[in-house]
Amino acid sequence: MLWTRRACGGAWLLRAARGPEPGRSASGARGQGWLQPTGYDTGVKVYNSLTRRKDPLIVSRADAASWYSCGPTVYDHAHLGHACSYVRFDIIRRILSRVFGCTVVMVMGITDVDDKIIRRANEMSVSPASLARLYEEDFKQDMAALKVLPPTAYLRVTEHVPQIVAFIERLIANGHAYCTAKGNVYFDLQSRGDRYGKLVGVAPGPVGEPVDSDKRHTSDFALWKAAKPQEPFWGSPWGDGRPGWHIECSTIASLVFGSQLDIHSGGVDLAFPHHENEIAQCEAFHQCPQWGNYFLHSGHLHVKGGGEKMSKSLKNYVTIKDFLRSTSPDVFRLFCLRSSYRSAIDYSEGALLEARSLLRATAAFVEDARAYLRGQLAGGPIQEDVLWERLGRTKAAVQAALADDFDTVRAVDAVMDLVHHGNRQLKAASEEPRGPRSPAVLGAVVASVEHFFETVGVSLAERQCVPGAGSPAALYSLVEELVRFRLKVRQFALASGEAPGEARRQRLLERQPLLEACDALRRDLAVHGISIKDRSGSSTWELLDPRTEDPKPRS
Ligand SMILES: Nc1ncnc2c1ncn2[C@@H]1O[C@H](COP(=O)(O)OP(=O)(O)OP(=O)(O)O)[C@@H](O)[C@H]1O
Ligand SMILES: [Zn+2]
Repeated sequence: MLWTRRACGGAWLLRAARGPEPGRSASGARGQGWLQPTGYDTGVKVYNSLTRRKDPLIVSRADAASWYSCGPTVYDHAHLGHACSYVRFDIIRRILSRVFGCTVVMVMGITDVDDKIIRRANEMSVSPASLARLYEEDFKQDMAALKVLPPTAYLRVTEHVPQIVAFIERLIANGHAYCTAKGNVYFDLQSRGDRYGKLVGVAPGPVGEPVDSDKRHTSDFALWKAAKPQEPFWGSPWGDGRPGWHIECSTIASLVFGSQLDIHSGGVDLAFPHHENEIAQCEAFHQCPQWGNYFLHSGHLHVKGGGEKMSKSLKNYVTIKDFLRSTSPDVFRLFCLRSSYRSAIDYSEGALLEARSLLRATAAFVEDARAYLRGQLAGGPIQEDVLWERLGRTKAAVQAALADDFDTVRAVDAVMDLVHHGNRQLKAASEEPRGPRSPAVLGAVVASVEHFFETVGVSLAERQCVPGAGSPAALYSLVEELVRFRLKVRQFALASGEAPGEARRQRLLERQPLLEACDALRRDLAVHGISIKDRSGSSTWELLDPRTEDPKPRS
């Protein structure tokens, strides 16, 4: 059953409603009557939490897909769990725009007033506003350090309280909310009937509600909380108070995008009740059958062994800052890429080391292939046809994987296969260093590998430290001179083998200390991130970010 109709000012295709999932209550509205949007078909099939299946991702416009991302509650340093969620969605955003030609307008709400903020501010004897500003800035710095693209706009809750009040007023006017004698306002869940529960499918029960609550029904949730002593508050038609959590995101998203939203994202813990309630609020406010079209949820970062979500309250977290002291953002990103954004992942040293060595292997291949192109790496013929064919197959496999719910695991595997194959060819060629060379195909492989990593935000080139403004270019020339001098010394020492008989042995003995000094210099410079590679007839060097390198020194 498919027919078109107008809703919320746009054209929709109404799909036949699906029955309840086995083991799920039929009381909720989960997945029922999802309306497939019309617009720009990105070519991606995305797992939509609203339908629990992969749906074609169709956004309103290719040049302005609307995406609302729940932002952080800013009361402490962000940890790797947060990093994991935002990096994974950053990867998806980059893929959407760079592979599937879809420009994203992303808005992120910053929760800068909340119980946790107030509690922490009281503990630290600072104002909630200044604490929130401090950690908001801190969060932004962490995201920048992780190379997460900033949203098109951040919107703070505290700067949109009048709009939140207006939103609540309309909900009351539409018969979906009520004010109590205590000055609280609640969303009236009963007013939604069986339309509540699109995401999770089960209406919330009375568990854990305080007996002295002034709600009509235990499942109703707060839109406006009456002011308590020592807490920040704003004036409203219902008295002084502050907004509830869910209403913030509904208001901010609606302010920017109106009654239709293409994509909504957050960690899986936000699906219920947060996103479920956002949907109820927005659809009641806009009086439309479907506000958000696609809900994307990222899996949690767990602490290995315990199976627990990394979280501040469980005190089992590693802050982003601490982590980045010893590991590069590229390694972390590759760690994220090697699992589906939807699945839970364990934070473990082993998995990070694997990501680190894959990155290192890729970079080493790119380096060697470049040296081959420059003629610094001896190499004979390459099986060009095989490599061209592999390259074409890899590109197609990457595209297909990314179109299948952003399957980065398959895409990375395909690229790594190409790297391994390219490496094997390079090695085989260097064992037989005569004959025609094949720089074009190896150049194409390098460009393609670099392009893939660049697309998903892993920059192989940034392993190389770019000199900062204060770092004199002369330092580079100096290292260049030093490496050239070392090469001369090394070649002089090695040339001793050409002398005849006893004289040769004598010379070798005499010059051995020179070779040792060259090796020692290579090791010593490695400590400073300067990596020298001795190749036949030449030496190359690069300045590496030590956080990407193996923790144990390479020989
Ligand atoms: N361990 C984790 N793994 C993946 N995502 C996480 C994890 N912890 C939080 N997130 C996600 O980070 C985003 C911001 O979360 P928020 O600021 O609400 O933190 P939080 O859930 O209160 O963190 P905590 O549980 O540590 O207090 C949300 O999308 C949330 O789902
Ligand atoms: Zn939210």
